[in-house]
Amino acid sequence: MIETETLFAPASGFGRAAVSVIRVSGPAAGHVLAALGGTLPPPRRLSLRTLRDPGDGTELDRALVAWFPGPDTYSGEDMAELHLHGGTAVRMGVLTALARMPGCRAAGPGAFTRRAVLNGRMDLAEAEAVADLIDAETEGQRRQALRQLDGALSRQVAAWREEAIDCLAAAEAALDFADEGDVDDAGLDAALFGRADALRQDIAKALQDGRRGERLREGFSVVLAGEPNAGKSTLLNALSRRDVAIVSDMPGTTRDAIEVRLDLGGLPVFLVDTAGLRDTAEPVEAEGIRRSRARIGAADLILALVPPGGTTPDLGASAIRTLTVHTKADLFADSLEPSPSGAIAVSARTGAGLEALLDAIQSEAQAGLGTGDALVTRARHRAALEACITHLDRLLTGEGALPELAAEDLRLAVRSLGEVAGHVGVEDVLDRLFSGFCIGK
Ligand SMILES: Nc1nc2c(c(=O)[nH]1)N(C=O)[C@@H](CNc1ccc(C(=O)N[C@@H](CCC(=O)O)C(=O)O)cc1)CN2
Ligand SMILES: Nc1nc2c(ncn2[C@@H]2O[C@H](COP(=O)(O)OP(=O)(O)OP(=O)(O)O)[C@@H](O)[C@H]2O)c(=O)[nH]1
Ligand SMILES: [Mg+2]
Repeated sequence: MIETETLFAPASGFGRAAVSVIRVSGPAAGHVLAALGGTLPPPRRLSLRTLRDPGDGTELDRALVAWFPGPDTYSGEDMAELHLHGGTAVRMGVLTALARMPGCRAAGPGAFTRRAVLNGRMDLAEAEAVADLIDAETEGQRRQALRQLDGALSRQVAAWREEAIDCLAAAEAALDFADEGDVDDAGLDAALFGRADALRQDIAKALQDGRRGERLREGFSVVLAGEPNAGKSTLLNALSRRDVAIVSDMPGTTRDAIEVRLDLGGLPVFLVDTAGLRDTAEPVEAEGIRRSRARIGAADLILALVPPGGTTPDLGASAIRTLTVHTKADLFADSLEPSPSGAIAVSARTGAGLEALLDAIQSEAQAGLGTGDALVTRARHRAALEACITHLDRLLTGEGALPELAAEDLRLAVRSLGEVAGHVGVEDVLDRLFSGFCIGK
């Protein structure tokens, strides 16, 4: 894959900072660096250069620059890095100079990683891991992304694909013998079906993971539900130690669902404050309550808040894990006593019970997200592996059917497995993946 355009982009964000990195990738990267810095520095060593606009010789910055000759680079192309002083004018001056250089173009989101994939430096699953690593907000998410970047998923799927290809080769060999008319392929069939069945079971086992890889990426959602004035917004603020939600003694204060993200022992948890549940004729509040019910229905855990003298919210018939939380415990001296129902009593005012509640949420998140390392981290991987199982199932239930059909089922199984690493359909997935990527990655 030889690209003619040279891409450049800020790699360290757009704000004010001590240092700001601009990356350049493509055939003109070396030329660009020499044109800005006077001479090309030795490969892969940060070197100090005065950068000048090649157009008019204006001094732009005194910067550290690095030269990475391809193909052993992140993108697989010639690359350069400019480590500038992190001000807006410096960055804009250099970006403007780059934009004027022949063959250079500003990179879109994920463009460097896209080239890395197209140049075979990493596969699609590893590129997804780069995106996940950048988005990782907790230790659990980081560990999972690093494992995938290291090829854990890619290697396992490659091994399955090898096995499927071997089975396919055996099926095709049987086909050739069948053409020659001297077949006794019953023995080969049994061996082939045995292998396909073992492969199917292996893949199915990896999929029986409670979706914990996907869930660790998405986060564990905890929805605060209760009647108006139950103390939901106050509790959200207290648990997150931030003043995010408006609190008032007027019932019906909260309308929009408000989310805060927490890191509980390395697990990503987001708390969602919702509008208090009641019958109302007020259309805006009614819309808020409709949204509350939608968030409650999609929750991993519901906190059912009950104020002193209040009632448990009507959550309908729900299979979602629910913890009952008695709020405003400071109003009743004895309400911090452990309640027989296992409910937790808290006071946002005094802070009593908050640690116990956070511990309870963390245990629920741990149970919900499961322990152990998941292989599958996206719905895309799951869909491809499930499709593979479907093709293997067709093969396995069609025992005794024509060898042509067996070979076709195996071909489709191989194809589905190839989707995970991007052997097939890579461009479509790249477009979707990189639309959510950072500029400069
Ligand atoms: N300044 C800077 N920091 C960075 C990056 C970068 O591109 N530039 N990275 C960008 O994401 C990450 C590091 N990842 C990288 C992965 C591979 C190569 C690379 O040049 N690989 C070559 C040579 C490997 C070697 O020196 O042993 C190769 O794989 O052939 C560079 C960075 C995070 N930090
Ligand atoms: N004494 C005491 N008052 C509290 C406590 N938590 C909340 N309140 C008060 O209860 C009232 C309602 O609190 P909010 O947090 O706005 O209640 P809400 O459940 O979000 O109400 P809606 O948004 O209307 O559904 C406010 O006046 C709070 O100050 C608490 O722990 N102790
Ligand atoms: Mg509220």
